[in-house]
Amino acid sequence: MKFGIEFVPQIPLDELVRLVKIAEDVGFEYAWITDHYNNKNVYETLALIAANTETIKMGPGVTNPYVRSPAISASAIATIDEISNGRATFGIGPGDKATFDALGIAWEKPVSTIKAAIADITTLLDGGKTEAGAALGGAKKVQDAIPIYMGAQGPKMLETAGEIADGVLINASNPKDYEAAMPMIKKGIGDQDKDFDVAAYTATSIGTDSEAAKNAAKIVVAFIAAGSPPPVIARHGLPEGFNEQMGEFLAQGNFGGAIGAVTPEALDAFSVCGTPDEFIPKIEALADMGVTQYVAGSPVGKNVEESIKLLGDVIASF
Ligand SMILES: C[C@H](OP(=O)(O)OC[C@@H](O)[C@@H](O)[C@@H](O)Cn1c2nc(=O)[nH]c(=O)c-2cc2ccc(O)cc21)C(=O)N[C@@H](CCC(=O)N[C@@H](CCC(=O)O)C(=O)O)C(=O)O
Repeated sequence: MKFGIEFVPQIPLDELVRLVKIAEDVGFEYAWITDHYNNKNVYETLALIAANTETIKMGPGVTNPYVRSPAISASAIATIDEISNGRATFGIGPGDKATFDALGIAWEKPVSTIKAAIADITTLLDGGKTEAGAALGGAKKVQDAIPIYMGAQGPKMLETAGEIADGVLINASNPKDYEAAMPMIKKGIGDQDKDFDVAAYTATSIGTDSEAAKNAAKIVVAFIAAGSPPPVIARHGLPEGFNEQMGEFLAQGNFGGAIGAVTPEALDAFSVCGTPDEFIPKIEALADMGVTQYVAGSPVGKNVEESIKLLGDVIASF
């Protein structure tokens, strides 16, 4: 099992880099940085990580093909690969509707848009020219190929990830999600002979106090639930409309209401939380479903530094 960790670049960047270095020291292999226009810039954050770490790989987890053209993304990730001496990885997903509404960007044909973007980014990183005539000059990757991961949850997006990517980052924390996802991923992989990394991009909250760790996960679970399509809500046996209910609370800014409505079943559906001893069987259950990378997603825990070190103990037992 590989281990990754997600950081949302909204804390002071010197603190974020300090935490990434601790994660690197305790055995994490990947640092994934989220990309939302209203947070700090993903690539400047990645550049700081690249310049201040030795072994951990780093990349957007995940960017999207709408806010930057493929050529800008290719140049950015090639530059991160140069700064990190070949440790860049690249995560791209369809983005989320709230972002594009706020930016006045039409969110159209996400599957074909991602396919076209990944094709162009691959061409550019390989030194080629796109149909539109773009070609990279100064920014050149160090690695033979920068691994491309897709952020995906829907059936078509999962199949597309299997078909064209090196891995998938699935915003899901429960074995049922991977049981459902694997057939679509395998359908996309088809008879390709390639390594494929199935990364469980979970909402993680670990601590020595189980209840406190679970409470720290609730607000993140509310956001994930709100962004989950109805089939995912049904899969976990949650009440129909639970996603809309969460969405309404969050849209009103009623975070207390959202947190209060997160049930133990919703916590189990959309997060991995508790003490280190509670974590190991949960990660093993994900591995049994084909997960090959566990990504500790926000909030990681009440005290992030302490939680990263506790996760180091969990990593040591795999
Ligand atoms: C678009 C959506 O795909 P989805 O994979 O479910 O999207 C949900 C999330 O993955 C998506 O919002 C991500 O960008 C969210 N996301 C992040 N989104 C961000 O904006 N920033 C982040 O940092 C971020 C991190 C992240 C990490 C992991 C992860 O799994 C997701 C993450 C969907 O509805 N897909 C369906 C329908 C696809 C569709 O639209 N099909 C149409 C069009 C087909 C075409 O496009 O050609 C059709 O069939 O007609 C499907 O996959 O079946």
